[in-house]
Amino acid sequence: MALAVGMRVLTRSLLRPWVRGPGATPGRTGPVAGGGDCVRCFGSPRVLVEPDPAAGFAVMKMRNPPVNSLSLEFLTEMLISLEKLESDKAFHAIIITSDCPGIFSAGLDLKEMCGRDPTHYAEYWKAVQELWLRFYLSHLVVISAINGVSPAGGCLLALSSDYRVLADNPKYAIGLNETLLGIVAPFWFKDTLVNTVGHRVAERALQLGLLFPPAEALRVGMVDQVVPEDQVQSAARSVLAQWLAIPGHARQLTKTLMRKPTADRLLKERDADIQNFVRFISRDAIQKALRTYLEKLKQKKS
Ligand SMILES: CCCCC/C=C\C/C=C\CC/C=C/CC(=O)SCCNC(=O)CCNC(=O)[C@H](O)C(C)(C)COP(=O)(O)OP(=O)(O)OC[C@H]1O[C@@H](n2cnc3c(N)ncnc32)[C@H](O)[C@@H]1OP(=O)(O)O
Repeated sequence: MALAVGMRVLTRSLLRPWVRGPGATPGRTGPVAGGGDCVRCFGSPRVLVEPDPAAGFAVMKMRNPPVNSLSLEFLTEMLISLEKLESDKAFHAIIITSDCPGIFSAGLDLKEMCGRDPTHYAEYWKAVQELWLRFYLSHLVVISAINGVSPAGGCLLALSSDYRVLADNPKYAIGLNETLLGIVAPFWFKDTLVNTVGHRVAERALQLGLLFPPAEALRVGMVDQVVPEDQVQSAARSVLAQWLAIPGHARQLTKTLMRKPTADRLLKERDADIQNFVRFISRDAIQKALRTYLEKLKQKKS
């Protein structure tokens, strides 16, 4: 309910034409990060959408610095942008990438899961579920251009797309590292990973909280392509052409056929899953583990 209200407010206030570039003003064309001009970018403070309706796709850039952690507001803005693109017949695909150098996404925002009350945890988890369901089942082709590190929820986001291109940089590790934080990846994170890399690789990766560097990620099938860092966006665009050449209805029905059973598992137990999360995350021991982890991240700097 709160999420629905929040989304209505954000839709009204945030989804106006958005033009980027030094000195750019709304309604004008401006330069964009990848070069060229942004004809009609739109979006919200944390999500920049660069549409190319003539080519049938849009680039969705995450920009929630410093690390694109998936806060409630950020999740909500991503959902709204995705819904907007899905409801526009001009778009058949999106490329999701990051605007934060070296970071695709640091995953779920630990501050949303630490020191808050059960109502907040429930609202947050519902938004996490919603984002996954929307991306996982989107009728659009979703390509991840992974231009940075992507642990846990960042990895889940990438795994929810149809194809993953990862920049070849040893720092850009990807994986579900929840156990390293003393927490447990829920069953639908696990199912998404199993569907991608198979049971044995997933079991080992999940128990050990493995974060795979690019070559390893490619070897186990966690990503589909590893390319030099400066070619991530162009590689994602090239592969998109192949996906868009397939008759849309046939591809979409096939995607549904492959993914619906996994999504249905969560859809059938959504409320129970929220209650499980709230119970689990509220435990003193889990709260302590998360505080310690956040503290370690801070200490790493000093
Ligand atoms: C049997 C019962 C089962 C029941 C199960 C039921 C439910 C399941 C329960 C729980 C599941 C919950 C699932 C969670 C999935 C997640 O996504 S958890 C998040 C995991 N993410 C990480 O481990 C990444 C942590 N971050 C990093 O490793 C690094 O920050 C980085 C991404 C590699 C970047 O490094 P860099 O050096 O560039 O930056 P800093 O480390 O200095 O960070 C800058 C700044 O950002 C803060 N920060 C980093 N990550 C997060 C985050 N995920 N959330 C919030 N804040 C983050 C960091 O603390 C720094 O802050 P500052 O010191 O205030 O500047």
